[in-house]
Parts: sequence; C-alpha cells; structure tokens
Amino acid sequence: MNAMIQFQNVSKCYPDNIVAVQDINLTIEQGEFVFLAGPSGAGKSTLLKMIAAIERPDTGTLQVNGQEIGQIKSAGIPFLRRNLGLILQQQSLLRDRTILENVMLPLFVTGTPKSEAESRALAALEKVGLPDRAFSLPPSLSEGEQQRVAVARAIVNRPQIILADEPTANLDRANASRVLEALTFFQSAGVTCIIATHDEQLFTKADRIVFLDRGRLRHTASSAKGKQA
Ligand SMILES: Nc1ncnc2c1ncn2[C@@H]1O[C@H](COP(=O)(O)OP(=O)(O)OP(=O)(O)O)[C@@H](O)[C@H]1O
Repeated sequence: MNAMIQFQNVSKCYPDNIVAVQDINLTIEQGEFVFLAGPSGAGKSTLLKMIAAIERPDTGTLQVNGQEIGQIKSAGIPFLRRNLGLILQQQSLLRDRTILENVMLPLFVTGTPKSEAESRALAALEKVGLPDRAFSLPPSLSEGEQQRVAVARAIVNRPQIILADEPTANLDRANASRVLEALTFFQSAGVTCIIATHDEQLFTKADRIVFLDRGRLRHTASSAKGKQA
C-alpha cells in the first residue's frame, strides 16, 4: 500500500497561542479506514482541516497524495480538493435547493456538464439509499437522511479520500449505522476514509483508531477488523 497521508512532526497553533496539535507523526495508507478519537478540543478537526488545506501546519510537514500542504499555492488547492470528499461539521445542505441539486454542487465547481452531473448525483444518492428523495428539499428529510445526503455529496466527485468530522453526531444508532455503512461501502471500493468521532460504538468498523488528547497523539490501536496499527 502507498502512504497517502503523512504527518511528520506537525504542530499547529491558532491565534492567542492556542495549541491545537503538537508534534504529530502519523501515516495513513491508501484504502485505510481510520478513526480519529479523543475528547472535545483534542485536535481531531484540526487534523482533518490540515489534510484539506483549510488550515496549514505551523511546523513539520504534511504530505497528502504527494503534495506538501505547507507549500501548496492557492491555485493548487482546487486540484487537491478534487481528490477529497469533505463531510465537515459546519457544512450543511442548502435548504432551498433539492437534494439532487445539493449533491450536484461539487460537480458544478469542476465544470461537469449538467446531464452527467445529474446522473452521477443520482448514482451517489442510490449508494446511500436515498434515490427516491432526489427532488425533496432538505428540511423534509430527517437528520440521519440529511447526513447521508452529505455523504453522497462528498463522494460524487469520486474522491480518493473521504474526511468526515463527527458524521454520526446527533443520530440514533440505526441512522449512525446507515451513515457508517455508506462510508464503509466506499472504503471497500478503495477510498481512504478518515473519520473524527466521539462515538466509540463505531470503532469496530475501523482498521485503526488514532487517539488524541490535548493536541498530542497518545496511541493508535487496531480494531476488531484486525489490522495492526
Ligand atoms: N478557529 C479556531 N480558532 C481558535 N482556536 C481554535 C479554532 N479551532 C479550534 N481551536 C482550538 O484548537 C483546539 C483543538 O480544536 P479541534 O476543533 O481541532 O478539536 P476537536 O478534537 O475536533 O474537538 P471537537 O470534538 O469538540 O470538535 C481546541 O482548543 C480549540 O478550542
């Protein structure tokens, strides 16, 4: 397997010297399913944001798909993001656009023709079990369904990496399982999945669980799926 993401001695502070992550060394291989675990404020979201070049390391190096995040120019960011499916906490669906239009959005950004965008968005909705809701508006869907739409929107570009920040927050067990099933489906197709979560019940699905605490990587564990960390 190839190293897809490699943090080497990465640290990141926010203004006012808030240390978000400190001296992180972590390698994630292509096709791995990795959970980032740890209490609130541990630095999980910051690691995901750095992989997407939303934040940059202050020190150390971070390689994503052969690109050095600290060096990447703004013109290179769309190219990086084309290979990423993002499910971030603050991203919500556009309430006045249909589910189909919401899922098509990333394809408009990359200039995909409308008819192709529609068929790919419908295929993505099928994969998350929601093709019959394509023409509904987001407020008519449950939170669990909306989160599955967010998964469809994240994978519609056929990314090599999916980054998900608390994708099952506020969902009941049944809906959390369906969201996770959708993510494991894409991992079985070779997509690397990195998921920040507090939800320990999800861990059985992972190849690896990376525990963070106050910005530091405490330890990694292999899960019931059986791979060694
Ligand atoms: N934009 C920001 N500006 C200032 N401080 C921030 C910012 N984002 C995060 N922090 C701080 O950085 C630290 C790490 O935050 P981060 O969001 O990465 O943790 P987390 O493990 O994802 O937490 P949660 O589980 O609550 O989402 C925390 O102390 C947080 O308050």
